[in-house]
Amino acid sequence: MEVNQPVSDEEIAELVAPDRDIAVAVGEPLVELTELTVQFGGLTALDHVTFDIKRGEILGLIGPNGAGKTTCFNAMTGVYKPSHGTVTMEGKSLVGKKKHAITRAGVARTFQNIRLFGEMTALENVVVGLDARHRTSVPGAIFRTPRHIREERESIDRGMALLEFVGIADKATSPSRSLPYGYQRRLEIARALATDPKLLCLDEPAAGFNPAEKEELMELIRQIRTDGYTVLLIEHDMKLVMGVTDRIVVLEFGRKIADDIPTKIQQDPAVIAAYLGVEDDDDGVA
Ligand SMILES: Nc1ncnc2c1ncn2[C@@H]1O[C@H](COP(=O)(O)OP(=O)(O)OP(=O)(O)O)[C@@H](O)[C@H]1O
Repeated sequence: MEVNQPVSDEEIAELVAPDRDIAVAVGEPLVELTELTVQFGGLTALDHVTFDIKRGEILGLIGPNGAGKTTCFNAMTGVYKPSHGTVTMEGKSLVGKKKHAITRAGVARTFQNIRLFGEMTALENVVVGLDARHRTSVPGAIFRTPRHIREERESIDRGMALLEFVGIADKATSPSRSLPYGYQRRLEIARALATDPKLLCLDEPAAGFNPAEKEELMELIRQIRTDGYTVLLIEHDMKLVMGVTDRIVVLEFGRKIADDIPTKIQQDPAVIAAYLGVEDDDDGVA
């Protein structure tokens, strides 16, 4: 793959977030979950959970282990079908849609366990995400029509801009499995952004990070929001969650127990009680 480095910050911003209102103010609800319920046999993993995600905000989704956070992501992204309730994006239902239709509707996610194509280079991993948006037919690709060549060029330019944006452009041509762990996490974010989502869901993106890497990640998440994306963040590290989110929804045993700004969440008796007895420092609310 021939690689062109974007030249300026403005060029990178335009390639990363085309046709996007940069720095949108927190606004009307983008995604609404109403009475969302997911059951596994006799276990109710998510129990009539209702909250919204507002356009332009960074919303934290927290709770002790097993509270239902990942189940909530999975129900939103088409992995699980809820047994009750609705999920809408800009008023349209996401329930029952296939995963690729949900991606097209504008929801992208990363996973707790990194899922990259290990043999592919970092750039190729991102270009795979970009290709989902292209319109070239198979004959177009085989005969290398002008449209195919143009789209391929655009993919590489935008892929490089995304790698630049997450800070790993220097590793564009390295196989993803050879990248340091922190780079792989950033690459996952770049690949999710490649689908041009309205909502980016990050599932424990700081897992395994040292304090310096966590600081850098906070900066990246803020930058992602500044570029006009809405972010839903599951994260156990309370310093990170409190430092980067606008609002936090707290789950316990599948139920929503709080929904407020970070400073209020820290003092909420129900939230403090939910975390009492949790030994891992990272899980403490304070
Ligand atoms: N596929 C599944 N089949 C059966 N039970 C499941 C499944 N996925 C999750 N659960 C159960 O649902 C509950 C909620 O799990 P979930 O993974 O959503 O919690 P979580 O808040 O993301 O936890 P953690 O912080 O540990 O990742 C748990 O009791 C879990 O064991």
